[in-house]
Amino acid sequence: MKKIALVGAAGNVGRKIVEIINERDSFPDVSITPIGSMRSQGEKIHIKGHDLAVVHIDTIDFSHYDLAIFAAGSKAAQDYVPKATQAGCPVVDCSSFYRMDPKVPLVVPPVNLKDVERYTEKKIISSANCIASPITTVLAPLHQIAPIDRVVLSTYQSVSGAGKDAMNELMHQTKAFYTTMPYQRKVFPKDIAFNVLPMIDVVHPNGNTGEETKIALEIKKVLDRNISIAVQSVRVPVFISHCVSVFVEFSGAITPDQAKDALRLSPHVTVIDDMKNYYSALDAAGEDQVFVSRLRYDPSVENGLIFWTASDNLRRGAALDAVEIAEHLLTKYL
Ligand SMILES: NC(=O)C1=CN([C@@H]2O[C@H](COP(=O)(O)OP(=O)(O)OC[C@H]3O[C@@H](n4cnc5c(N)ncnc54)[C@H](OP(=O)(O)O)[C@@H]3O)[C@@H](O)[C@H]2O)C=CC1
Ligand SMILES: N[C@@H](CC(=O)OP(=O)(O)O)C(=O)O
Repeated sequence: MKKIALVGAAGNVGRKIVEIINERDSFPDVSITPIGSMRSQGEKIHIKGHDLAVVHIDTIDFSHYDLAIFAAGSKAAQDYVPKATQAGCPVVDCSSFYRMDPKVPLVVPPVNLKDVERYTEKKIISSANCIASPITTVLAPLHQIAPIDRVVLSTYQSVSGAGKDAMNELMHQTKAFYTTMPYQRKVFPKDIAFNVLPMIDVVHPNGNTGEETKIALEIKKVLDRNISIAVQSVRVPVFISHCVSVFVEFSGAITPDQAKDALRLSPHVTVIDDMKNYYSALDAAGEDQVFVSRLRYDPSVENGLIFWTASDNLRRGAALDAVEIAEHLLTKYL
């Protein structure tokens, strides 16, 4: 029986990984160890019919595992992924820490699952950011029928993207607003309840944030380095699902109907035809698809389209990507 170490099992993405494994009955002959820090040590996680206690990472000998999935953030990835790989255990990492390393494949399963085969170089595979993954998923079929020159993205990112503490902050701040209970901000620099924050992550000297920079670089790495990309990332008071306004300029003519037909061929995308209807953040929550609506011509450029996407950020671009990569790696290579 193969063994998987799941690091960050009690976090937002870790719990979603477990939910998806239970739903899909992934890894039938595999045992899974939930792993965390001191904070979640001993917490029970229900995996494949058993309540398993979270084990402290410092007690783990990775040489006893066939695969590790890390959903624990960049710091834990920096500190512990090398311990796993040096012990011979390949890693699927959900953090941004290794994504731009040329020796690490950055995999968005609907687009470049075959790149998993390159895991041998460093024994690490990175999964992509929760905007980069769904946007690459919808751009890839379009890029095949009409090469893309430029993309402009305005994101509407839910608080679950910032982890479970951020979800608690939105919930408690919302309650405090109505009850006049005092509430101390911990995660976001300004109130997130009833507000919209046009900055996610640290700001670089060029004015772009870390989040905006990651999104652009990751889409280029997976899809095509020649595409020009501009991003504005915004945090909104929504618990789950990230939405994006997408403006795409193509090198040649493409009609909205051609674009919709190309997207319909993807099993990972759902497109709506009715121009009076749309998909909201809540419509996408709990779903595996990337939902596309309001697809139309951009009247301001020669070959442009505008559309709206909604996707569950804890699934596509996080837990679902990690599970699909792990399934592929285990069945084909381990
Ligand atoms: N949320 C999203 O939309 C997306 C998230 N990701 C990535 O997924 C990862 C997890 O994010 P998310 O689940 O939202 O974050 P959370 O804060 O909700 O969870 C993080 C988890 O990691 C564990 N952890 C942190 N540090 C350590 C450590 N040193 N050793 C062991 N366990 C540790 C925590 O355990 P404990 O509770 O014990 O502290 C916690 O269970 C991040 O790398 C993030 O970048 C990627 C794409 C999208
Ligand atoms: N930063 C994203 C979520 C995330 O964790 O992204 P990354 O894996 O690229 O750090 C958000 O806040 O919505």
